[in-house]
Amino acid sequence: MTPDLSHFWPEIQADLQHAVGVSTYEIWLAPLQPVALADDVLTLRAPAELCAWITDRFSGVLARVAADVIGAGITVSVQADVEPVAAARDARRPPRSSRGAAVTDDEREEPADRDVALNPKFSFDQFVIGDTNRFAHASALAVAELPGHAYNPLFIYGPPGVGKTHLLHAIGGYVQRYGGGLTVRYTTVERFTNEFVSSVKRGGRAMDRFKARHRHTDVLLIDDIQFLQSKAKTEEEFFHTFNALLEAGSQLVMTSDRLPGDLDALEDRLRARFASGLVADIGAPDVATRLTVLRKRVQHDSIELDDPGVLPLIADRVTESIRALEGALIRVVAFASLTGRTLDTDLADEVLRGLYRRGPAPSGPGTPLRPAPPAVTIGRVQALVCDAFSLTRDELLSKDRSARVSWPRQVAMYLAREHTSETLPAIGREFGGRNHTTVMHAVKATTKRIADDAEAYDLVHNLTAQLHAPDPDRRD
Ligand SMILES: Nc1ncnc2c1ncn2[C@@H]1O[C@H](COP(=O)(O)OP(=O)(O)OP(=O)(O)O)[C@@H](O)[C@H]1O
Repeated sequence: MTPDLSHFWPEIQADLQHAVGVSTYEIWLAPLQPVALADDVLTLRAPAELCAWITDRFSGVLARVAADVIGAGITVSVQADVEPVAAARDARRPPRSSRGAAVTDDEREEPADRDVALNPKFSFDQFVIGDTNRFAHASALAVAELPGHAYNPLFIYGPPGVGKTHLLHAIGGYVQRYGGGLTVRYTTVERFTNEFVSSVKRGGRAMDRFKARHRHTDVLLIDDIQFLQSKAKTEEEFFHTFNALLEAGSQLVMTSDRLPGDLDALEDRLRARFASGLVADIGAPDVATRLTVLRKRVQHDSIELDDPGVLPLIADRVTESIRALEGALIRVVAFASLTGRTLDTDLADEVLRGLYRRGPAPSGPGTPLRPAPPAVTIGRVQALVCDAFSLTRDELLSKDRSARVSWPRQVAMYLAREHTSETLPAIGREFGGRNHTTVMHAVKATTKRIADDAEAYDLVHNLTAQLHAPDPDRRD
């Protein structure tokens, strides 16, 4: 990445996320990788299967955000990731090293080898502290102030969307700024694995470079460690990297959706190593944190509310994560601006009704009793989908790949992902022991189909409404 591009990219990503909404961004735009910025063209690389869709649907917003961040006159070109970009470039131009010698295959840097930029918006300053994240925040700050000394390794765990990645970036940003030249690398386990596999394939010195890159780092930040499960060779390499770093006095920070002891597929020695430093948890945000996050976001984005009750209503409804909370606010604001309606509690109620589980029952005089919707569980999603498609549960969880069964299965995985707080691996397990990537694929496929096909949209919409329909027999 050119220095300019690495400077602009995090901002472009943040603006895109804001422009299209968090879930759309995560599904379609998060996989984009910046390749080059030259002659007023920003070149991005997208997974081959998403490229046409991204170009069709998101060219406008990509061009607008790029122009806002980099400057007027910038155009955006999205290329399919059919072959490694470095290899494609090098096929056109014979590679030379700086001394003029030909560069061999294993010396060439793959795009996957380059560092992931830290997001400057994920800073300690922007992190709202509450009862459920205070300990994790304090631990992260202590590590950032004294890397390699305070707590090593630091293992942060918690459910999706509660700020684990945010704290990881905050540590990285802090060390880059105040660490007196200490080196920081942020990566995800998925990326670590891809780099490892690609280095093994390239052979020669590529593997040495892979090792050096990870083992000669002062602070290594690794996201989503739960995905390290069941990848024996990568696990082995990770173990050695881990030991080498700790021996050299480097700091290691990891995040996971579960405790080290619950990473079932990992070898005992790795689980024990993960738990050997400090383990800090983050829980679902409490109501005070939720309200503060919303207030900060409204202030930051200069959003004008027509009714002071809107934020408490959103904070009351959306309880499970800050990501969902931010998504709900964006949805409400977008709805008001698209329809030209007043941004008040009636509108917020209408937009959020059926989409989110209700938070803790509001208290106080005059609060009307209303039937609470039953909790959305994977089991309920499966039962509902089986009912709607006249399938048995065994059929739904079977290996049958016919359209009669595979489409309902995708819908069920999509609903489970969108309406429960279960992780991808947990959902995969409940669907006949499938892999998390199968669930990810199902979510993407369903999202695409409901955008294209009105019948599919209506179906998913109706199922969603049924999932969140109040239970008339329950009062709490
Ligand atoms: N305490 C907080 N204060 C302000 N923003 C927060 C806080 N916690 C989370 N966020 C914001 O919520 C969003 C989701 O957070 P983040 O990506 O860190 O979650 P996560 O726990 O890593 O989720 P996942 O496990 O799905 O990766 C981000 O935009 C982040 O900035």
